[in-house]
Amino acid sequence: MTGERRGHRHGQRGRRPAPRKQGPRKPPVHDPARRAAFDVLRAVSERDAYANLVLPELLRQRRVAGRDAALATELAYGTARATGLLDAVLTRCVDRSLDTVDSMALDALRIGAYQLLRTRIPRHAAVASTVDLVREDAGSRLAGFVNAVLRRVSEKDEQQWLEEIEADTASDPLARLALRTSHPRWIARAFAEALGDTGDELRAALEADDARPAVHLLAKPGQVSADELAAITGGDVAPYSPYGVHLSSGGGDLAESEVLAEGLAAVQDEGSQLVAVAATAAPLAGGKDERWLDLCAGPGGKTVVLGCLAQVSGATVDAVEVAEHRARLVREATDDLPVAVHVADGRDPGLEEGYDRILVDAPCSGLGALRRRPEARWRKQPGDIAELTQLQSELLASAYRLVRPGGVVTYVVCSPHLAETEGIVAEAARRGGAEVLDARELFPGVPGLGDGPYVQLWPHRHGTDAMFCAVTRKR
Ligand SMILES: C[S@@+](CC[C@H](N)C(=O)[O-])C[C@H]1O[C@@H](n2cnc3c(N)ncnc32)[C@H](O)[C@@H]1O
Repeated sequence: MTGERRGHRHGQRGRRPAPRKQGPRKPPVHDPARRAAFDVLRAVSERDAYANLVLPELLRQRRVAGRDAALATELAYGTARATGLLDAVLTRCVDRSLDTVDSMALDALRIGAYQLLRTRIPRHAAVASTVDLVREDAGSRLAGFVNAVLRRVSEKDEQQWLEEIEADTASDPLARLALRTSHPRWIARAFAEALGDTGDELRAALEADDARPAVHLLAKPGQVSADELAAITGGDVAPYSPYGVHLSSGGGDLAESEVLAEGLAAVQDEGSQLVAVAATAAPLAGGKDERWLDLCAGPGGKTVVLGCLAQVSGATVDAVEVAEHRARLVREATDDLPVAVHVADGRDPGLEEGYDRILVDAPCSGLGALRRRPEARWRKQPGDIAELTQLQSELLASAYRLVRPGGVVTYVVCSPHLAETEGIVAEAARRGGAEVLDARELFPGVPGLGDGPYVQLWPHRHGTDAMFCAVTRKR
């Protein structure tokens, strides 16, 4: 291709006056894939947007489909995930701190470097097409800078760069593994501590965490069976969740899927299904089983599972969510189910005590779902955890005030970080007058659950998000 032709076009563009810098930008038609990927990265940098929300919307609006959509996805998500490696390379190619580089130029350098190091796109095409993007948005001066830096990046391949960077971290195998699997070191360490392993299993966990996840569907209990849903969607019945279906080919255009539109199914990770089902199946000690509480409900994924199962068994669900807009999502997701939604702080929701079951799906770092948010790993900070653990403990304490003796409280976070998991539960249960049950018994047929009593799911073991689940019962 393309390398030659692009170079020619690029040369022509260079003689044009610099385009405007402000106002709504018309997407250029000559390279819709790279334009879309670059605009996604800009939205992430400028507006703290989520790449996985911005990209599909942008592809739809601009009618980018087929191979262009696939390339845009690869470049946007790949670049966002690999930011750590890309910045380590760029640091060696820019003669000043990356912090001082214009934010647009830095995004362009990243997407250019990604193409050079991680794709088979010819070197000239990778550089020229990136320079084109910068010229369109910011004119020739910045384009010249990006061109010069990318030429330096292109002098070595990924392996050679890795060896050079690793020479500086020779005595830190964890840093090297983190670099190769596109994780910040502190997150790799948190995984290692949760797994009790710094070798092959940690590598497998980090690699699985760096791969794009398959789409999982929930066949809403009582409305459609997993077998039926698999037949309708062409997917496979999930290995562990009785209500799960895995879509093989990335899910097709789910927005147009009739089963979703009709409300028979929802997109939901199999791990989320498993923990929600566990919350409804945990053994009570005596008494009725008819008042359930979902203390952190928004946007309502697990509330739907609770609501469907409550409908089947004759129970009702109170769903508490502190954020109004997220409470609205819960309402929309559960409007035909026996669910009452309350906008309130779960630490003191003002509801009558005596619940039989409570699910505390607490706000958390989300380290267990990094696969879904390509840029998230580079945004999170170790300091985020301490703030969250305080809130998690307070929400659990509230649940123990609201549950009846013999009732169960199931604590869930989408994170394997020990401070948010084991570090919370034992102490909160002791203070709340609850015993810790063996949660593994509520995950029948699921292998690799360790020694209990808690359950930690993992992408590399179970193909799910890294959900943590603890089941406790008030004495
Ligand atoms: C991990 S999410 C819950 C996910 C949800 N259970 C689902 O499956 O879709 C945690 C939720 O707790 C909410 N939250 C945060 N602080 C809260 C509080 N003090 N009381 C109640 N909800 C809170 C957040 O707004 C967020 O929607």
